[in-house]
Amino acid sequence: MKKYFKEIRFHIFMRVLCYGFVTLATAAIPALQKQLFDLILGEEAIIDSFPVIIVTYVVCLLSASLFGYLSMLYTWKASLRFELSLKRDFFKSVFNYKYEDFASRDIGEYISIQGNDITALDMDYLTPLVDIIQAFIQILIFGVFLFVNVDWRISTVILIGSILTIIIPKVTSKPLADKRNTWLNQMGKYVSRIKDFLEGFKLIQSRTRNNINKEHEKILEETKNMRYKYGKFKSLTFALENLGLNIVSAVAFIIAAILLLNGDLTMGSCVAAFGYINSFISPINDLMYDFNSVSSLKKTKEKVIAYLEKEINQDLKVKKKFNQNITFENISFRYDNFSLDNFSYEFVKGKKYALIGHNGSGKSTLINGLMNYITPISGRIDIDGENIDSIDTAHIMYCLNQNEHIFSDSFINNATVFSSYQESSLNRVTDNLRLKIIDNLKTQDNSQNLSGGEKQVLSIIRMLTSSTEICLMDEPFAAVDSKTTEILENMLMDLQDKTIIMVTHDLSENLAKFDEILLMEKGKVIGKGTYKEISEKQEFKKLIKTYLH
Ligand SMILES: Nc1ncnc2c1ncn2[C@@H]1O[C@H](COP(=O)(O)OP(=O)(O)OP(=O)(O)O)[C@@H](O)[C@H]1O
Repeated sequence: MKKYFKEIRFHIFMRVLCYGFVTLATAAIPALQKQLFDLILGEEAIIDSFPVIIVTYVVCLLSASLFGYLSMLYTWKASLRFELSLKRDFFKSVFNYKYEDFASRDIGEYISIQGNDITALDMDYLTPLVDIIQAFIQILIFGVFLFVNVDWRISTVILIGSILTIIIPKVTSKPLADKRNTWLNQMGKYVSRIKDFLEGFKLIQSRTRNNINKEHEKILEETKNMRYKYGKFKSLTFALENLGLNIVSAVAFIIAAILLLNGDLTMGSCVAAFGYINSFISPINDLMYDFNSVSSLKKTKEKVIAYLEKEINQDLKVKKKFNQNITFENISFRYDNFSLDNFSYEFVKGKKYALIGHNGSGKSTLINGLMNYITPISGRIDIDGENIDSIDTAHIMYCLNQNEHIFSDSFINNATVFSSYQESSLNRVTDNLRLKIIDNLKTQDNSQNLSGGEKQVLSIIRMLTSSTEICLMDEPFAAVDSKTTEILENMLMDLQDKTIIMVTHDLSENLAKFDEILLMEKGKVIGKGTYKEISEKQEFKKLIKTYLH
């Protein structure tokens, strides 16, 4: 967090400095009132001093307004910069996560941190933290003015009473922090749920609307309750702090009244005393609120820092050329209800591989393992003899997923991933393909509006534009019509330099285009070979049968 404070230290300094001037100007006002009253009620009214008092009074008020404005301006500048830096770094950091770490949390949580937690850190951590410095300066300035201008007995009561009330936030800060944290975590869950419902918008219709609404209301109510619990406790701490200070204020008021009655206090000192009681107590009130706010945000701060400082393996060697082979050596993956054990295989450069088998047999698991999206419990995967954990494969390997994401943007930004891949490469791909469908892809302003099949064609174009030598594809043609599939598949098979590993449910003679086919069942390879070899196996015949039924 230090880094973020460093970035805004000038703004914080200016803010505190300006506020110091505001405090000086405000602190001078009761002193001027005292002088005015004492002059009027004194034995010899010195008329010449009146204009000086009045001009100084007006100057003080104007200065307070001007520096108040400047202080606020710097508050905004500091806040915006702080929030911007945090949000920028948060995204940068998350974008560097390993997929497995990223996927361990719901997307709603990331959105909630960006939208709620970081904003809360700005409003309820940074601002109160600076307010604490400001309040100390105020207390110091008002304290000096109090002791100089007001009777020492009143000043002492105010000082001791105020110090005693500072104990209150010490007692309340921990439960307040817990309640706040529970509410912010619940907010993360709420955002995740909302995102889930909105993504499933097509499922919301007359028969389902009521029940989905009920589900929404359930979590909305839970979120409200947690926020209310936090708000209720916050109100209580606020009231307690206020009560403490009001008691101090009342005691000081009573002493001032007694001293005035006994003639131990001038009218001017009495007026100044009332002015300073409020001015001195107000920053103490702020101080208590700020202490509570800062400590209630401690856990949020730690949470955001944990996201920002997550260790990322940046020292991966960038591999730019694929030379020989991909080897799986006794690889095992395990989920709760699935395991893939001791898989060993060599995928050779330039060859085309098909992975076939029933749903849930482990085909995608193999691809995900090769992409390092999941970590095996044992074994190793190497590319050209280099372990995939130690290399950055983005230049040599691309994975086209089952539900490839299409950005809500143009064809060109989707195909080049915002100019990450060269436009010349895209042009080469589209020129070679000569598919009519491409004209339609190009005309859509928002590629998310494309049909399912069109999106898949766009995904294949994106993969080819990335120009990687290894192409992993998980059912790339599931929604593409047979004619377009044939054209694309033939084109892919003709790319001599590309190594292709494709998950497919197409068990037709199209499989003959592949050099090798791996037939999987329940996490095991139960057959492998050319189409000719595999089509004679009983297991393959059985698979075809089940597909036909
Ligand atoms: N993240 C996960 N957590 C728990 N189980 C998982 C996870 N990912 C996959 N599985 C399970 O592992 C098994 C293999 O899944 P995998 O996606 O590899 O199958 P597949 O052969 O590609 O299936 P399909 O043809 O339906 O795409 C499935 O039973 C699946 O439910």
